[in-house]
Amino acid sequence: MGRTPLRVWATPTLHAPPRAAPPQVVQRQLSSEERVDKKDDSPVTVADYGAQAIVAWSLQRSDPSSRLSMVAEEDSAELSSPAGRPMLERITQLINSVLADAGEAAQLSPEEVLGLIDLGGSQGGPTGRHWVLDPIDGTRGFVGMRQYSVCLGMIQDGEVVLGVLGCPNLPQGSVADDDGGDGAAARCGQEGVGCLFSAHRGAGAFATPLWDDAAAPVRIVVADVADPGGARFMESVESRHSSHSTTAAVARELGVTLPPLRMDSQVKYGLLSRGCASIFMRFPPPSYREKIWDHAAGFVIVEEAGGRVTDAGGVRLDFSRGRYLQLDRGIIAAPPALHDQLVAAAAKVAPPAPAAAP
Ligand SMILES: Nc1ncnc2c1ncn2[C@@H]1O[C@H](COP(=O)(O)O)[C@@H](O)[C@H]1OP(=O)(O)O
Ligand SMILES: [Mg+2]
Repeated sequence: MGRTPLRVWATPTLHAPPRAAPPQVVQRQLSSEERVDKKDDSPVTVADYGAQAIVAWSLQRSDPSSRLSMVAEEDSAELSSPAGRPMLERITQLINSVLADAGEAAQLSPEEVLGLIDLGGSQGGPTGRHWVLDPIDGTRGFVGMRQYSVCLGMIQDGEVVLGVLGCPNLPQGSVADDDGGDGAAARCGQEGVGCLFSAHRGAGAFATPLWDDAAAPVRIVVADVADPGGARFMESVESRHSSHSTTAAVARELGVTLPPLRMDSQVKYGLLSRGCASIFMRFPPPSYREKIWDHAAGFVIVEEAGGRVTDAGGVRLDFSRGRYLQLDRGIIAAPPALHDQLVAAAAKVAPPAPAAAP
């Protein structure tokens, strides 16, 4: 993938002196002025805004002749008011230090940063090309010194055709039970931590160490597990994001005996694609609407690794309907041999709500 700004943003201090502002530095030193709580009570930080602006800058530069359509999580509303000015200036400073560290001559003004963030306001849709970005997926994990990922997908005529997941805190080898917890942050920047997953539709899924430009991508495939007794399932750390009691009931019904692996963000899709676990389940509160940037990159990577990603009713996710997914209950991802069994178990313990009377 070369030395893209996305990779530069994720470069850890251990391998490159901290002239730039990689996310580990931002994550470790995050002050209360560098995060705010959005209207939906979820946190957003200087890293979310900074990563969105720098990816937009990079995409725009890669194809200046075409109009960029980007469906991304953040907008500039919080930063545009006088109260948001100090945070905007801090974000601009971080971006400019990343650009300088990457050898780029460009330096951005705060107003240019606002414009770049707002490039993410596209509605997507069934035709044309749309980039889909979650600049920091799992912001609660980021703030809590756990896992998070930078997630970029590309939709072409309603189909996700490209996906990249940058996972700066994820070990490249096996992942133990405590890797989603506080232990992950203690290891970030260490040898063997930091993964980049990628997939191009029809060309397979690959993993590579995040900050080793010379490393060849390695093809990854989902685990060849058909027996639920040997399957490990993954879910959110945050029970407010996905019901732990529902996933436990589905796992019991299926005959899964291993305890869950709890991880923040789309790193779960990366781990599934790499065969580190065999099942991903997500059952958000019924009122929650899933956004396409929270799943697009992981979706194509899992499919290209040989897995299936559907809603709880077994219907393949559809990214052609704008900024939101329309789902039956939740999301289930697994190798084909387990997937049908999972959908059947979910139908038993978490059946769809009866249709409202006319
Ligand atoms: N109330 C909620 N219910 C379900 N998911 C949520 C809720 N609030 C935020 N999320 C999203 O859950 C995702 C993280 O999932 P996980 O807990 O598995 O890591 C994030 O994309 C996060 O959005 P955001 O990107 O705004 O932080
Ligand atoms: Mg997200």
